[in-house]
Amino acid sequence: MPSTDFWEYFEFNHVIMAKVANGIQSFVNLFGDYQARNPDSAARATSPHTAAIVIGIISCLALAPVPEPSTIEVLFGYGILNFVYLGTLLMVQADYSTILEYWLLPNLTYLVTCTIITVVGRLLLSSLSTFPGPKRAALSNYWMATKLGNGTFSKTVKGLHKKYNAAVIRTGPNELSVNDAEAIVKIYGENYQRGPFYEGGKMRGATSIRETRSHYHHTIWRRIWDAAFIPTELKYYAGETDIAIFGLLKLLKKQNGEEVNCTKVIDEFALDLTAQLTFGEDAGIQDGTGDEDYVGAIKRYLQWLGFYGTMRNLVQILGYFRERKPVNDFCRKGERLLIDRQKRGASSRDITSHLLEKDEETGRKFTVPRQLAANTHLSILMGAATGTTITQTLRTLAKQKDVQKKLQSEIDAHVRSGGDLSVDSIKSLPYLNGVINEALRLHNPLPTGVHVTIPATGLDMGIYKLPAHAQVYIPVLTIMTNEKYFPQAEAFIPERWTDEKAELVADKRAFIPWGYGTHACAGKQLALNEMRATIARVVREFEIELGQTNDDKKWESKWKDYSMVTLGECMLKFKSRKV
Ligand code: HEM
Repeated sequence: MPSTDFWEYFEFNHVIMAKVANGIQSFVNLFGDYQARNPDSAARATSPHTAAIVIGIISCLALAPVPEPSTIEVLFGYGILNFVYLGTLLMVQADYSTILEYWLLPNLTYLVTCTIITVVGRLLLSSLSTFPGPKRAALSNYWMATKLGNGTFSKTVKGLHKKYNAAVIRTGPNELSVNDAEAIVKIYGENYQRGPFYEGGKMRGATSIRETRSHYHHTIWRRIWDAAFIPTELKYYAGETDIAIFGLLKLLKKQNGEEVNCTKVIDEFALDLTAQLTFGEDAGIQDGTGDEDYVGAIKRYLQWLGFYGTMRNLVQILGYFRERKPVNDFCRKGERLLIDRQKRGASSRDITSHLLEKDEETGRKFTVPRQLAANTHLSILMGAATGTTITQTLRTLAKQKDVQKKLQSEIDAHVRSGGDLSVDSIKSLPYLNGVINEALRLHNPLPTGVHVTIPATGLDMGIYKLPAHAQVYIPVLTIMTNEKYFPQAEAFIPERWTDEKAELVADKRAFIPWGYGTHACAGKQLALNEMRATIARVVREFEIELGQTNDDKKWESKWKDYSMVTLGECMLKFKSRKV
């Protein structure tokens, strides 16, 4: 049994502790006498379990109005109170049966009480319980984490909107998915705070511009990022992009019309190109001089992020331990490129040269190395997103020969009339843009949706009201395949974006491939340039066909949405065209 010296060692106030100890001792004695005199009913009424239940109810009521209770603070408070209580019991020389009776079992009662109140609160009393959705989702974020962890989230949400036939469904204890174009401007146009969903995206303790929940930081960082995409810089990147595309065409020609795994080829091409644009030097993936596991590390990181990133409480606790392997592996690879880049100093012209600059208005910059690194990692991830969109477009063209032919005709005619295939020259080709818009609509690389927090006043949408502090998002895949906004929504019809079938875009507000509002994609123009140039040049050079081992079922099952899409094998043939 610890003595009072034990407490002095921890610099506790001995006198106060002794008084608390006396108090508990009297309570124990009193309770003992009481039990002796009233062995039956009274003992139940004043048992430590009753106290635990009362404390459980009080603590749940006290926490209920707090919008985002910090896991660490809650656990810390609970731990400290328990520590003091147990210590005091030990000081009054309580024996083990008393400790069991007055500490361990009441603690269990307390936890069971809190669990019951939480379950009842989430299922029946929450302001979100009027919205339909799976009960398991309402109970815990674990449901959402498993769906994001196994890459089926956006498709599941789409299925649920259909199943419940509802614009708003509940996908978490405090999460709502809103399949309503009317809501886009209201939710994303008001600069509401980003949801806690983004806390999981921290990389080695640092956030990139996409994950920061601070308006202050975002405004400064966004100005720094935007400077990387001014027209002169985009023109420079276009030149670098052309060089990379020529490399890709050479590689595809070498295959001589044989089947290739397009996902691998384009993933590697996109990573090399993105590293070139981000760090001024490619990642050496295609020529085998770089880290051959980099593409794999990106996929493993995204899968990790899908599950753990969604469990905010777990992420907050994990933050106190060594960083997880998938995060470390991914970050280290980018950091190596960043260190090389910094050694080259001002001689390199790339996105990082802008990220190293000061914000002109405030004079602030990314001073913390990990903050700079987190932002360059974002650039790499977004480059990978562009790659998956290109792969999915090429696959669609292989499947829809009529679309491929029509696109080839447009590009051939453009070249015949003296046009070249540079980014500037092709940017207004209507059918090419139609193809890319359809790819972004049906095969968006970020299909989940951007989470924001509804303010304390709630948000009245007329037929429904979004409750205060709820985390809401527009489900990108669901809304962009909603028949109400895009008739024949599941079909890939580029003509809906041209004059030919303009009636197939019933409400353009629902087209949100780049997000909306202050956090909308900063690299949109760069991504569009990359996609247009790659698709146009590949289609001009090759007939694209499905490979003999193409397997649609396998493709579908390997399509994963870990909040960013990763793809399985895509077996295609690229046969040189005679033009
Ligand atoms: C097809 C390709 C791409 C698509 C569909 C896309 C889409 C998006 C979307 C939807 C967002 C908002 C995400 C959110 O709020 O959570 C976003 C943010 C962002 N994107 Fe892209 N993106 C693409 C490519 C790129 C590229 C190539 C870059 C260049 C580095 C880039 C840079 C960024 C940045 C910096 C942000 C954060 C903006 C902010 O938080 O203010 N993106 N992107």
